[in-house]
Amino acid sequence: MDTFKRLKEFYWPYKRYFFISILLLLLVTGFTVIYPIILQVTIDHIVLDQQYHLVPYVSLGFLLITALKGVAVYYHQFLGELFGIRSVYELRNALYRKLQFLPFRYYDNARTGDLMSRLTADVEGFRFFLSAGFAQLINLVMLVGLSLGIMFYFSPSLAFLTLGAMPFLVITVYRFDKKVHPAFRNIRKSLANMNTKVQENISGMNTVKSLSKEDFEIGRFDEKNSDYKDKFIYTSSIWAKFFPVMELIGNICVVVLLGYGGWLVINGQITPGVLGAFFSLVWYIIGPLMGLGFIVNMFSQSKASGERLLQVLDEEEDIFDNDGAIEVERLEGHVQFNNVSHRYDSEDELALKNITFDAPPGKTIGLIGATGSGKTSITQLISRFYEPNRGEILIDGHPLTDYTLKSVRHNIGVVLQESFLFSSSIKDNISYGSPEVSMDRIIDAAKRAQAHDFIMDLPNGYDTILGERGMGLSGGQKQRIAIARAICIDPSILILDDATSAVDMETEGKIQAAFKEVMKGRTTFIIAHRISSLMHADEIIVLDNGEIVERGKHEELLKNNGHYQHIYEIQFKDRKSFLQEA
Ligand SMILES: Nc1ncnc2c1ncn2[C@@H]1O[C@H](COP(=O)(O)OP(=O)(O)OP(=O)(O)O)[C@@H](O)[C@H]1O
Repeated sequence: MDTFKRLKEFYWPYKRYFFISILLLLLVTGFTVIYPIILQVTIDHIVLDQQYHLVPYVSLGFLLITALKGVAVYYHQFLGELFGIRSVYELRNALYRKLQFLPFRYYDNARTGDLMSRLTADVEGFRFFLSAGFAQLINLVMLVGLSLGIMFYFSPSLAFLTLGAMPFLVITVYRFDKKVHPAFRNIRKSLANMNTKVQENISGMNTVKSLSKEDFEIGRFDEKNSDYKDKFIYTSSIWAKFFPVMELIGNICVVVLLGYGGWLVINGQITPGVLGAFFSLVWYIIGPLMGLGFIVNMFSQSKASGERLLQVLDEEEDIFDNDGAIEVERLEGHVQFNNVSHRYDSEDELALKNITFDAPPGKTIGLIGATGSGKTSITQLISRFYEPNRGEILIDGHPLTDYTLKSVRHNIGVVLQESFLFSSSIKDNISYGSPEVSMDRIIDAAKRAQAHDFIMDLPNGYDTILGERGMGLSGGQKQRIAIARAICIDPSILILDDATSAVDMETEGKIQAAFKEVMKGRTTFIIAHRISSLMHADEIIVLDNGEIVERGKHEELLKNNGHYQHIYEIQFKDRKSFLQEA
């Protein structure tokens, strides 16, 4: 119950829908148990007493009750659904909001498929119980309780006999539930696995196709699909047994009832009408009990879903605005690292060790080093995606944590090796970081990013809708849209993380020209493997294994006989003449 209590803030504001719906359910149950009473009256007082002139009245009464019951059922169901859907509307928004603010640390280990299924299947599981589960539980208690009450009123001995069948029914339900519950859980797990497989396959379609692994992928999917099919068939076979068994027990109960009840009628201890009413009432007990397994199952599934949702909601947002953090419209862009060390949670080794540098406003810093040497980690600390374990990061002379996250991130433009484009228009992609900018500024940014000409060649120009992940554009074109996006927010700090490594030399030339334009007046960090991308930087920092091993200008570093010179030799051995011309 703790799970439901902790999620109360989402459904309690809508409690009025729930309570009205339950009130109407009381009416529905009341109307339902009136039927057998009408039956008893009809048999005993109209048929046996030959009062046939009462038939129209009873029929009208019966019709009226049916109509009233119909109206009550409608509102009960509608309000129940309203209660569920309104509650999970808030819940879904809260989860999505949480996902936006969870730190990168969380996403390092999260699986997309799993998160997707929490936001969809688990929310739905929880809603289902709110909408129908609670009500069914209450309905069960009321219908069984009222039916038994009427039975005892009519004939205690016959009611006791009916009660005698209950343990068999309950044991069957219990045994069934023990089997079917894990079977359902396995179906859910298998479905989640299959979804993850499909999602991964679509995301990695490039790799699949380029390595001709289509058949291999079809085989792997078939495994998951077969697993789902087998689990489903197994569960269906349990389900298929349940209803006949329950019906058999019910019918045995009815036969015994008929035998003993008939004997009571013959002896004049009960009327034939009472026996008729008992036949209806006994199914009002067996019916809900048959559904008990389903309700218990639904309850435990919904509890499990609620727990999975709480896991996301309870996740710590460890990077947030400190008390009194200042909001700054525009930073100067002076970045300083003082003895900064950083280790990722999942790693034993430090990713950065005692990093110190000073990047004055408007200067360009080049970061170079082998893969895994810590280049990206430095820029991720500047954006405050992670907090360093030791040392101090200052922006414009103040600790990074003195500013609001928005102030910092609004002032940093990032262009990655593979920038993400949304499946919306080019215009919206460019203005994503600053949606309020005018069309003129969007066009200006695109021109400066050398993207305007190719955008105008597209069928709908700036209104062209991109496919998922920017499909339909070349790597270089996507990159230039990402540069335009960075220009649009007019950042004081610019991070270019391996931004030209995925394009050919000609496109690199165009992108470099775009960068020159963007970098003017901004503190820029260029991460690159190619020396040509950062040789003009004001300071080049050479990293190795998380440490700064060399620093200086291109010409100075070439004389050091160290790492940088070594990289240079490898990259430029055959192109020295070309460089001299440049
Ligand atoms: N999110 C993360 N979680 C755990 N470890 C990480 C994470 N990101 C980076 N690392 C580790 O930190 C170290 C530095 O990685 P980083 O990405 O900063 O290197 P890099 O120089 O930018 O590499 P590359 O040139 O390949 O992009 C590596 O050992 C890497 O495995």
